[in-house]
Amino acid sequence: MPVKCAICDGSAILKRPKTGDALCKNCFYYAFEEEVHKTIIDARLFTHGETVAIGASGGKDSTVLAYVMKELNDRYNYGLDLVLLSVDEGITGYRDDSLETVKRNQMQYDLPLKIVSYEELYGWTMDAIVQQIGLKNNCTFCGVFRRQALDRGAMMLKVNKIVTGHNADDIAETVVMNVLRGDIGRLRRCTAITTGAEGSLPRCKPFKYTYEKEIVMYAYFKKLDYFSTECIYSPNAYRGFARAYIKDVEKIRPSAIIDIIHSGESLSVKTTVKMPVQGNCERCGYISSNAICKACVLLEGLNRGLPRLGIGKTHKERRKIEELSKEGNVNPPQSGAAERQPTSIQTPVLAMESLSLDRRKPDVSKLDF
Ligand SMILES: Nc1ncnc2c1ncn2[C@@H]1O[C@H](COP(=O)(O)OP(=O)(O)OP(=O)(O)O)[C@@H](O)[C@H]1O
Repeated sequence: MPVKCAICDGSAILKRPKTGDALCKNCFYYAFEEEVHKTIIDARLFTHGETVAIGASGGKDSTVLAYVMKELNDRYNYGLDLVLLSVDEGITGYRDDSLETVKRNQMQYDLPLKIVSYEELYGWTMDAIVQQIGLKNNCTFCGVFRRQALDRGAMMLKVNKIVTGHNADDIAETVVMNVLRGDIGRLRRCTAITTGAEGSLPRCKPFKYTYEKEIVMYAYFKKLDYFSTECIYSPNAYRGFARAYIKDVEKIRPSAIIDIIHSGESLSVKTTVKMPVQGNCERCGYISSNAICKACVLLEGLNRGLPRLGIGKTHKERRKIEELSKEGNVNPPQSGAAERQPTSIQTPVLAMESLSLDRRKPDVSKLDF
């Protein structure tokens, strides 16, 4: 006997991973979109008249985000000017192809698109960086540079906010990773729906409570045009373990993802725990909890032929680069430095993104519908 939709009594065609409800396609779309709308409203993410950059990688999360943001903006008259912002990391055979998807999305959704590249901002592509550092630590470079590149692109566009497609699975993984690392500073911040609000450019995650499986379902049934190949340089094993662990727990406790997020949100940190103090990088002016930001440390290493300079123990690497700076033994600013912001301009740095590098290709065939 055909299963009935729990909302409209029509024929159900899927079982929602988040609630277990059997739904028809249209009721699923409605439930999915309304939950994102509720998240946006409850957290007061936007103000009428703002310009919002959607971090668009061409992948499923940001493609669905762009589609849903446009839909909700029209339906509920948010009054936002939406723009797609892509970072070209310079990964041949991966990002060049996914950017083609973003360019098609630009036409399909009729949104402006801005692309910034590592090459123009830093003088290095990820292909060139991987040649120097190898596969093992390349995600560190990519994550740090991408976070800053998104900020820099957003500043060029003069937007008020950035939204990214980080979903509930990403956030739960980050909570687990931070618990396992004992990284209390990041643990405290990683469940925030908006980060960087204290600076000039807040970042928001409208999919904070949205399950990745449901994003894949939504993209699949809506036949959205997205790019689903895994990054060729993404051996982020640590996140992979957290992900596998959560998937295992989910088998016996389906609410595990939301439970982990709620646990992270409810933690209170002892006042005696030393938290990083946000300031600005002495070199480039971007927000940093150290005298010299991680992006500058990594870039300095690359430009000196010491690519491992920024990898490993933070205090050692910074001491080394501070010594080099004191000696006046510092490289000139890199390409793109001219448009870097003065120290008075604050740019948010989001801890979570640097940990959010390893996305596995979703496999629609394994979904429960
Ligand atoms: N190259 C990029 N350009 C612009 N935004 C990006 C880029 N890479 C990642 N982002 C933003 O950061 C979010 C999380 O990125 P992550 O690398 O974890 O990819 P993901 O979970 O596979 O997301 P997606 O499916 O959108 O690629 C993306 O949803 C997107 O909003």
